[in-house]
Amino acid sequence: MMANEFPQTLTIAGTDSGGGAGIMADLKTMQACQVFGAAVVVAVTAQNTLGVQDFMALPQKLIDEQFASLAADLKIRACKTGMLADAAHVHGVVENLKKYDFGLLTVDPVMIAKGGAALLADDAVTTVRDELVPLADVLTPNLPEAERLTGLTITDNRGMEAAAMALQDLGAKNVVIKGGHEATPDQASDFVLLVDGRSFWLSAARMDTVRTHGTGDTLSSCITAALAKGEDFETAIRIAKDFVTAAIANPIAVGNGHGPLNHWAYNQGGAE
Ligand SMILES: Nc1ncnc2c1ncn2[C@@H]1O[C@H](COP(=O)(O)OP(=O)(O)OP(=O)(O)O)[C@@H](O)[C@H]1O
Ligand SMILES: Cc1ncc(CO)c(N)n1
Repeated sequence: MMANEFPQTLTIAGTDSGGGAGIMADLKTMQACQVFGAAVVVAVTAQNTLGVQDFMALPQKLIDEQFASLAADLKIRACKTGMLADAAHVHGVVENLKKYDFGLLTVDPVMIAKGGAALLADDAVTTVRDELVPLADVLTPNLPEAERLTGLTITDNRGMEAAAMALQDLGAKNVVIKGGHEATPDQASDFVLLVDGRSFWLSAARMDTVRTHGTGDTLSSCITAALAKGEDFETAIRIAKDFVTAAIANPIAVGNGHGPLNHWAYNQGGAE
């Protein structure tokens, strides 16, 4: 029998019927990064580039069974979480992550979709902070998520650095604060604080585009894929920034709203 050694990754998140975010963006990214992608569906959304029309979280028993199926067969080297819907589902996912070994964990603490729809119940933020964040090998909040998790108000670069330190104090090992929502006109700058205390900024030219649906999902999935291939944390995060920058810079014409990214661009040499 062939060894079960091909790099395998897992996304634990919600689906996006529109194909641009959530599990769909995760699997497309993993495919492009040449790792095998598996998925535990926590919630199903009715969604397109215009917004989220509806969603429903699956019964916990069915989620538990998906985890058990994977644990019984696949050899997952790295996994990520995305949309987890509410406190009970966050808790259920945490229980499964403690029960099984799915390798290095990247937590994308998804709260609100680009169009404004809540993908995580308000009262679940404390469950994410207290139960999930301490398990994170890499935590990738955007600015509003970092503010909600820390209680800090972030108005400048110093604020992002302080939030990253506060998130490490909550138990996350490596922290990437995404500056996509920052009101700087020319740069999209993310702050990275590594587990060994080193830190650096990752900057790319800010592109004037509405085609940014699924940027966060793509970044965290690319980190997950690189970790599964054995890259160290710093390298994985740097690759992911380049991947997402290329994916934004080479748009594809899909939908009429916040369009999806181009998950082929990085491999086609499309830097900027
Ligand atoms: N207009 C842009 N031009 C260049 N880079 C961008 C742009 N918008 C976001 N980014 C980059 O994309 C990555 C994701 O950041 P962002 O803050 O948009 O995540 P997010 O809010 O979690 O995304 P989403 O909720 O759509 O998945 C970061 O590296 C960020 O700097
Ligand atoms: C299912 C899902 N997960 C995450 C996001 C955030 O990009 C979204 N819009 N939809």
